[in-house]
Amino acid sequence: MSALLTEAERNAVLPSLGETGWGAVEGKDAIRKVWKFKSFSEAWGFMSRVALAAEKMNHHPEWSNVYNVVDVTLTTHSAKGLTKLDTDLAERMDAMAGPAEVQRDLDQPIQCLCEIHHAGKKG
Ligand SMILES: C[C@H](O)[C@H](O)[C@H]1CNC2=NC(N)=NC(=O)C2=N1
Repeated sequence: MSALLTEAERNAVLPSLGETGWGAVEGKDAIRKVWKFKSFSEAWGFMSRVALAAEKMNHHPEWSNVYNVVDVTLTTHSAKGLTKLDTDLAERMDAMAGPAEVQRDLDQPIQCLCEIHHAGKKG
């Protein structure tokens, strides 16, 4: 079983993940990132690539998808917190996401392209 990251390991790896848009999750030892792709097809392509990698690692993201948005939380359930598996998967996801937009302010509402397109249209 993978062990929880030590303070030193966190200090070594989390700042660079933070720069790419991974953020802390309140009340949970986990990291979260929200990607906004140009289309559902790009979002699903990313999720497909990640799913194959996750299955090979036997380490799986908590995630949701709304049209072009993919919202990911990484934590290790067996360890009840962050382990090297999470930071390794985070780095692999960053490499697989390509140049997609990242929503850095996770306190702001997360709007998919369809919400933006349909805003203002009534009925
Ligand atoms: C049975 C299986 O090996 C385990 O449940 C794996 C699967 N994927 C997992 N993924 C994550 N994120 N945490 C786990 O503890 C975990 N455990």
